[in-house]
Amino acid sequence: MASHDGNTVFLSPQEAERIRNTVKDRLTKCSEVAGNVRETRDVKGSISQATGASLMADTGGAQRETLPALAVGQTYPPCTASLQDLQPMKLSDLKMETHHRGRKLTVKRASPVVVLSARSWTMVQDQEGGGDEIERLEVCLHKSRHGQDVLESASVIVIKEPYFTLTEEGEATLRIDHPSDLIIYRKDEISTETNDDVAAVEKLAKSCKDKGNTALTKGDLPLAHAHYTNGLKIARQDAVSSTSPDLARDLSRNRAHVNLLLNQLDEAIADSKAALIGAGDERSQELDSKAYFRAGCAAYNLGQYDDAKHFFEERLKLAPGNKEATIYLRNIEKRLREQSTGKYDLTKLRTTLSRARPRVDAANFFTNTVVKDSAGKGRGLFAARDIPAGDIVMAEKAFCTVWGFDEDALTAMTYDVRDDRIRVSPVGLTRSIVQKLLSNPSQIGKVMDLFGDYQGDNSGKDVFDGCAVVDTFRVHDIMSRNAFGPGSQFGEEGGVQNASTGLWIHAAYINHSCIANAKKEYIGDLMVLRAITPIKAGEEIFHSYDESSDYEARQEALMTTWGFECNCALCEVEKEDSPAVRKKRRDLATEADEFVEREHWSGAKRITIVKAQRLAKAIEETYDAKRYKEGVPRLATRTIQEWLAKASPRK
Ligand SMILES: C[S@@+](CC[C@H](N)C(=O)[O-])C[C@H]1O[C@@H](n2cnc3c(N)ncnc32)[C@H](O)[C@@H]1O
Repeated sequence: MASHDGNTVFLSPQEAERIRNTVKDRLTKCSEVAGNVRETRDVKGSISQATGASLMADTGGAQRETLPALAVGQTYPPCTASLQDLQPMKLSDLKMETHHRGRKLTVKRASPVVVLSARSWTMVQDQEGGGDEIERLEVCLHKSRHGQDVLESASVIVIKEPYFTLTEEGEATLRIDHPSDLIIYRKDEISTETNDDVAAVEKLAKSCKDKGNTALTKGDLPLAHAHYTNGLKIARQDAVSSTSPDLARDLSRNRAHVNLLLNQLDEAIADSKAALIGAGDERSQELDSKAYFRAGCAAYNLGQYDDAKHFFEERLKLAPGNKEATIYLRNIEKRLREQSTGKYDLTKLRTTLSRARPRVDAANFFTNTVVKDSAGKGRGLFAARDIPAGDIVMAEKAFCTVWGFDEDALTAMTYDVRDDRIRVSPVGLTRSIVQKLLSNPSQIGKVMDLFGDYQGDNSGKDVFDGCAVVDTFRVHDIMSRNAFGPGSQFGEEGGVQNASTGLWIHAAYINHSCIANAKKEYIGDLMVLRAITPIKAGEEIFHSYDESSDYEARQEALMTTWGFECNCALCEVEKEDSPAVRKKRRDLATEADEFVEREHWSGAKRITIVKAQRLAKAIEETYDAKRYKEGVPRLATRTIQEWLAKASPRK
């Protein structure tokens, strides 16, 4: 197991080798068995194996991982076929190391679930007539949805285009990487049988609504959603919708409420609109005003302030003087102002923050900037007008953040088979982004447009057969090249394992330069980027991805985390320094760091200040003035100069 300290994870060469070998051995075994017939498992033995492992996991036994190791880079696309176009198969049809394209497997859970930090697994049997066969099913990373373990909550499981492979220990397993490949049905969910008797069908839809309401009262939101969805499928059939149109509207209105609570905002808006009656009687107006309110809240949470304004205005028309709508409309005016002017009350925003409320209520401000191609760097962000130093270049609320103290936080050692590198990855962020996209398919395109090494099949479609499909591997790669850390704002403990991370989509277009013209700060999940030099219209905006003053350390970080070699003016000059000069500078910079840590600037004695001045001079002297011209920063002097500026401000 890796140990960690501060921002570094120490992996002994043996541990790194072990991780590499485990992954490589698995790949070799997989290729050896590819296409082989599956070996039958002993039913009783398999169930008792899973039961034992589940007990061990529950009691925090041997299987609990603190920093799990995951292999990445073995990509394959998610299933995009509709369920009815897939041909059924049985466990006995499975072939080793095979993606069963065009097939679907319907199974039921046959054992307790073994819940581990990065995955869950259980034993499954064919749903129909499958008493003799049993197989292992593993869900990697995306093992929970809406706070429930998907395998634990499932009774019947449909696996689209099942992938049958080996675990790292060499055991055969069905493996789910893309959550959209897994469809689960819970025991208490009723099926939508077809029936020609309209009255009977209507009764069925009503019972779905009642069951949904009961589940909602009990706080089981996913079950309430499933019941309303079943009810809607029936109530939207022509025979029912022509005789009882209000049934579908009621179901939609109720589902809109559940969707809002589940943060499924796209569907909350669609449901609210579908619930509108548009009649003039008092009851209809009351119901419509409710629907408009739900649509307004969902649009507001999506940052669609113009739409939200429309929905709340409609609510006010139907319910004049409504307090909630009035407050929302007042807030929308503020958001629209922030969006167009970039003027924020940052002091006030800061006062609203706490661990319990780490996100701010603020709009994005993008109008100063535009995304364009940047020679040799893919795309970049450019100034759309002159921006004076100190002004806000852009401000953006995170698309997704995972705070170090969140339950969703999960850090793993990832070994990427493509570049043979082991990294520490905030895989909890990938998981949260995927969940958010599945819940809000309208956002998929924006995230998938970001830069990532793996491009997937790029079909351009995100919703297939009414279901959102998200390629987990693409999201992982996008997260790796675009995520930033909002710092430890809420007293999070130090260390990479507890680091907070997030994705800011517009800011993700900003390229790196060691001589940056903009600097970011965070207020909760709001990233505020300010110009640190005047930026002319048309100029590219840069911030620094890594601020190490040491050339080698910076290049290594930029290559490992971001996959490029920086050739900004500073790197070009630093590259020419001799190894001896670089070493001397590095040693002096370390001395400066230690000095600053040891000596507080306030009340510093004259002799201490003189020491600092000498240290600053010694670092300065490692820079050749002929080559380090005006405008090329001497990064190693920064720490000590900042100390000196505070300790002797008159100097
Ligand atoms: C956060 S994204 C920036 C936007 C990206 N250029 C795009 O086309 O979407 C980070 C990626 O941009 C590229 N990049 C950023 N700064 C660069 C630089 N100074 N030189 C070369 N590539 C750079 C690298 O591929 C890096 O992994």
